[in-house]
Amino acid sequence: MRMNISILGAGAWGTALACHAARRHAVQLWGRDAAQIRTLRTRGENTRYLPGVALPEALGFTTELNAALAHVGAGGLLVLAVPVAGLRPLAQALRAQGQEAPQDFPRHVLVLAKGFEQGSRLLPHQVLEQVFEGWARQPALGVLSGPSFALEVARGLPVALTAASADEGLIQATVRALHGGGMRIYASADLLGVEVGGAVKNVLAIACGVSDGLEQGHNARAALITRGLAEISRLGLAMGARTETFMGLSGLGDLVLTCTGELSRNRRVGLQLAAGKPLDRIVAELGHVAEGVYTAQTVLELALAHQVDMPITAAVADVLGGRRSPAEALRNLLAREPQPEVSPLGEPGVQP
Ligand SMILES: NC(=O)C1=CN([C@@H]2O[C@H](COP(=O)(O)OP(=O)(O)OC[C@H]3O[C@@H](n4cnc5c(N)ncnc54)[C@H](O)[C@@H]3O)[C@@H](O)[C@H]2O)C=CC1
Ligand SMILES: O=C(CO)COP(=O)(O)O
Repeated sequence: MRMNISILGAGAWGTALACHAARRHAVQLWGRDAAQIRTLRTRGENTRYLPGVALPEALGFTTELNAALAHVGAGGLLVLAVPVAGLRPLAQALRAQGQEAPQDFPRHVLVLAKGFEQGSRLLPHQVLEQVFEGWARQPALGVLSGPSFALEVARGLPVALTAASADEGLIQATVRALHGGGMRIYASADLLGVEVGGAVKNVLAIACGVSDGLEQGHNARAALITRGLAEISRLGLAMGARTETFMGLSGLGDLVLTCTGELSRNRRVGLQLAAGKPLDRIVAELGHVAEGVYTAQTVLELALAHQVDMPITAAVADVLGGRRSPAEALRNLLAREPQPEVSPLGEPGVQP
């Protein structure tokens, strides 16, 4: 059944998902930059964020939030595709717009951002809960996460994702909107676990980039991925997530993709740090958000607050904060005391 969908955020991921959804639904892509949206409309291509991909002719564009909201109405799907840092201001603007006709505000809001908000240390859905708290028309919230490079999705290549929400109606709306045409949507009720996996894997992808940039070999990369998964799981468990979530698409799946895939922006940051480039130059030249850069320190703070050991995350935070060189951080990791291979997922070789 055809749906009305608005995607807010015309970066790589918002544009890619809009390309996918517009093959079957009426989709509006909203961006805050009028000049950029004009280019999308006239050139039929997102030259800044997703070059080389022809946008579907049926895709609509707007810079007006109220138009994007009106397109969705109460019964469609509203998708937030801005980075974590942009979520709070966007949600506040949505709430302000929604005051005018609360009964028409979208019932289902799906978030795509992966990271923790700096300062508040909140996950994306928690930021939204805070903004919409006390409002008569609180929407049901969900997240979409998993291994998904925007460029591959835009080209229609196969992809499997996890939609997580406590609201069954939201999951059904997401499946209806996105499942099919090469995209598989798996449902999960563990919103927190799905978001923790998506946030922390970006930090670990920076670690893998550093290791590969320093030519430490495939063994080192596999070790970082495996011990990284243990770090994600330990933190998630301490925060109230379910351990099995981390073995799924939004945990192991996205971790492997981002730590090994050449398209990863976070991994690219690590490679360039290893080459000795200063972080501010890397970020300026990247042209896209690399959420791990902004989330690493917050993950470390959460690890301390929950008393969980996250040595790889600490090493990445040290390098990003300029406290250690990449080579020194790696030496420190290797020099740690020997320990049993304990993970919250169970000890290898030991019956749980
Ligand atoms: N690119 C990818 O393959 C995937 C990205 N993600 C996540 O999706 C989120 C967005 O990523 P991308 O689209 O790739 O980033 P991007 O860097 O390609 O584009 C970011 C977009 O957000 C806009 N933006 C930034 N701050 C904003 C604000 N305050 N208000 C409104 N718009 C704002 C920018 O103008 C730009 O259009 C990130 O959290 C990322 O981790 C998730 C899955 C896949
Ligand atoms: O989240 C992603 C793939 O699932 C994108 O990763 P990067 O932000 O590192 O490119």
